[in-house]
Amino acid sequence: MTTGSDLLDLSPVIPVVVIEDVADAAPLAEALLAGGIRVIEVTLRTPAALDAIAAIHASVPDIVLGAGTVTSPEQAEQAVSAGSSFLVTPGTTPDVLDACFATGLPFLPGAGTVSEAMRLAERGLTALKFFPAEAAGGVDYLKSVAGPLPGLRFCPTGGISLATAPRYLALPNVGCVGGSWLTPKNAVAAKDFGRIEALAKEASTLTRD
Ligand SMILES: O=C(O)C(=O)C[C@H](O)[C@H](O)COP(=O)(O)O
Repeated sequence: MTTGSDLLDLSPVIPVVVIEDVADAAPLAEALLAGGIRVIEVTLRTPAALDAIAAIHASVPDIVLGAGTVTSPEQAEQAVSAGSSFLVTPGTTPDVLDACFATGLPFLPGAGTVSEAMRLAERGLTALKFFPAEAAGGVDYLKSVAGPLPGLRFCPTGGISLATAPRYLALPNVGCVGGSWLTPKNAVAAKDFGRIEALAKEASTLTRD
């Protein structure tokens, strides 16, 4: 896996995960893998996130491990040091973009408008996170941009569920979707990894057109 475009082809869904307790990190990643999802995006939203990435890196080597919610150059560097093999940003600033390029890792930069997507395409980036997908226009928006931006593919994220994912995955300019529905907050808090495995199993049966 060397490019952002490769990231879009790993799985129909990239699970977006919030980890509060580092002890949950490895079992959660194992549950996703057992359910057939071989990628995980750990959001850098909690104090435990970097340790969680390090724990998954150390004990679940078969999952493709990334960091999400990268909003500063420092976070990009820290995520790489912790063991991430890809990065995802919710939106893109010039400094964050430079830092992501400097890591040498594949990344999905966030874009929510046509102008943002065009600026990223100018930098040679053709695989983008579309965030916040539902709030920013959803399936209709992505259909509309396919004409003027034919070279771009997206990972829409934000407000997507098992029920709505197929409508996104049917679009030719969508490679995969992102979502937190595979790892609900209450299931993680209850350490209900069986439920997470079951949700991953359902998600892994989604197909791309
Ligand atoms: O943290 C980030 O970097 C984000 O961009 C936000 C996440 O992608 C969404 O919170 C996931 O969306 P939900 O599936 O609606 O929960």
